[in-house]
Amino acid sequence: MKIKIGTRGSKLALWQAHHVEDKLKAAGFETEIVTIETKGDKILDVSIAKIGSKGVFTEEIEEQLQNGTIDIAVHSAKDMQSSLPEGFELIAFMEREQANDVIVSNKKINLTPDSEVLLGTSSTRRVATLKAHYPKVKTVAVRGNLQTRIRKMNEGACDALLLAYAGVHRMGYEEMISQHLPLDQFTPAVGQGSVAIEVHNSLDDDKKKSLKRILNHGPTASCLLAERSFLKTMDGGCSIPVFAMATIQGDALKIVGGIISLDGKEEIRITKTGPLDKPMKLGFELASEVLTSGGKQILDEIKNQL
Ligand SMILES: NCc1[nH]cc(CCC(=O)O)c1CC(=O)O
Repeated sequence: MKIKIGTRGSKLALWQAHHVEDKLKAAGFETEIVTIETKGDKILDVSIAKIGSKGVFTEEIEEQLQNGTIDIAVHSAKDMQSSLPEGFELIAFMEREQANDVIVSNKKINLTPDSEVLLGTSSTRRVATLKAHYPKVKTVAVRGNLQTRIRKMNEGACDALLLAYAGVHRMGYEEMISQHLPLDQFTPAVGQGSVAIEVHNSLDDDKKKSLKRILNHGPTASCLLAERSFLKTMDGGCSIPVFAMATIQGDALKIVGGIISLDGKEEIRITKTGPLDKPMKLGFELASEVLTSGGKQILDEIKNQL
């Protein structure tokens, strides 16, 4: 049986697609990788928050899932909206890498509360978190794939980049990491570090089952279901600085999540634990508690500002 794997064309996306391909080949499948360019890849001079439309990195890929020219799509789980369009689903979440953020630089940069460096990032979550903990740091939006961002940094656009460890690791740039940021300060975006497999519901059920068996990592999936349920209930969209990370503790699921105001001055952060077999309930309860503990006001303020 042949599986056609759709992916964006960036090096990180292709690494992820090849990672999927390796697993499928090892299980005896034939594979083909189909590269698809999305709106988000084409528009590089505008921040994602300003492009505004949902699915800037997924629309063109979902068209091909729907008409069957590809069987599955491979995405960074973090890039996936909490509600997919009708007919699409994520059938597998692959084993998560370390989920933390890192500082990447060609200088030796180690953030302290007095650091006055210029950091490249386009993430509202990272900017707000920097304002909270490193108030003298300045930020500049640096967009594009990892290679482009590193090139811009080397050309002097910034002193360092603030990135997800997972992508840096996958691209083999670990020697450029000058600092690992702690998870309890820079709690990652929902899904950070995991790769998600998307299908359209027209895909053959037997194919779906085998793909899930080969590609899904149960513990990661439990965590991601909790985080994504949290995100969905927060109803924020990708440019809102919400964060959540679930981990498995024995036979329980623990999730830390919340929201931070754009100026970094107010943060709601709550930890909850629940049974492993009810991840979505836990994510929903966390979001409800965050919203009623002041998160709703922060969220409404941000929506007015953006
Ligand atoms: N925002 C883009 C994006 N989507 C996924 C990753 C990294 C890989 C991952 O988290 O799985 C990145 C880059 C980054 O945030 O540094």
